[in-house]
Amino acid sequence: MKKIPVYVISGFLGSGKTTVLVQMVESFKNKGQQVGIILNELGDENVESHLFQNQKIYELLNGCICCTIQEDLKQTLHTFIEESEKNSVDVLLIEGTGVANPLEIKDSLLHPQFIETLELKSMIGIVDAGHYLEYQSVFASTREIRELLKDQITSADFIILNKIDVVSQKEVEKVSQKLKKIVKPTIEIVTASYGKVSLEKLVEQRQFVVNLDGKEHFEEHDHNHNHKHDHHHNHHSISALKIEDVPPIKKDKLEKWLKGIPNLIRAKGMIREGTTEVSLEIQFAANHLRATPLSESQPKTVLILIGYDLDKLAIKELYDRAFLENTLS
Ligand SMILES: Nc1nc2c(ncn2[C@@H]2O[C@H](COP(=O)(O)OP(=O)(O)OP(=O)(O)O)[C@@H](O)[C@H]2O)c(=O)[nH]1
Repeated sequence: MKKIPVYVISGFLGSGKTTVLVQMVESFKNKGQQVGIILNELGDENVESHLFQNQKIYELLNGCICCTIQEDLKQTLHTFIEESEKNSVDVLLIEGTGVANPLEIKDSLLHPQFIETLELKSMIGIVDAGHYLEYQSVFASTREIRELLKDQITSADFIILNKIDVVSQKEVEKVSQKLKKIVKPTIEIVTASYGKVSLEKLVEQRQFVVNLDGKEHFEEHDHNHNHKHDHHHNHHSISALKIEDVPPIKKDKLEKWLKGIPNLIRAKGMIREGTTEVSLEIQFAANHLRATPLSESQPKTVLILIGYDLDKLAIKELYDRAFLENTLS
């Protein structure tokens, strides 16, 4: 039986994983290939599913594939495999949460129960060029975040240094040099804006199985056979908070509110700016808010906030002040 090729997309919160995923899906579709997608979200709701209309999506919500729902991932892979026979899926794309340790995803994929059906081709790691240095700084981030970033980078077979449009060439160079110091010399690093990388590069096979002594071994890129034992659960203080029924609010005011939340790294959701029926998709990453009108009005409004040591009470107080008093003024 022909194995289904699998690509894993990893990277820190807001680095551009979904942006790359959407492009990969489009490219495969243009080649007439059927794509299966597994999405993992930290909150209990995926606010980006409208990006993948007409695609078969399997969602793993409320966690991080990495630890709490690794069993769910295996379950999802089973369901995917069962259904793929009738859906004739050609390729599977998996996007982890921004705080997932991709080695845990790899671990599930390489489990004997899937090895005959799925073929892990490449672990694609995405790095935010605009924020890498800040996340590495002992002053501006936490040890957990630095360790997580390192795990994400060192487990990638191919690295996209994304968001180069927001930094100088000099900074891109600096980040590149830093990355080269922690990855193997064979790992290719490409720079990109909005994840624009050719499909050829993205789909290149970078994981290899060779048959030695009748057993399967992973060569070259499986540089951490013991990762199960030294995996630190190093993202415990990163959590997601969901707010539903968000009253209409102006974009500027929302941005100001988000910027004022201590330790917030990422936010996304759907809101209404005014009393119109137009829904806006909200993306807050790198301290910058983007609001995109959606073609179809969504019945609900929701905000997902992701950060470390988020103080619910303080956020509630700020929320009440920003949203409930003079909301549209
Ligand atoms: N300026 C700039 N913005 C980008 C680039 N790539 C992505 N973005 C924007 O950054 C925000 C986050 O991008 P996503 O692709 O959703 O990031 P992600 O890694 O999937 O985010 P999480 O899943 O929440 O961790 C969105 O508003 C994107 O449009 C880029 O190269 N340059």
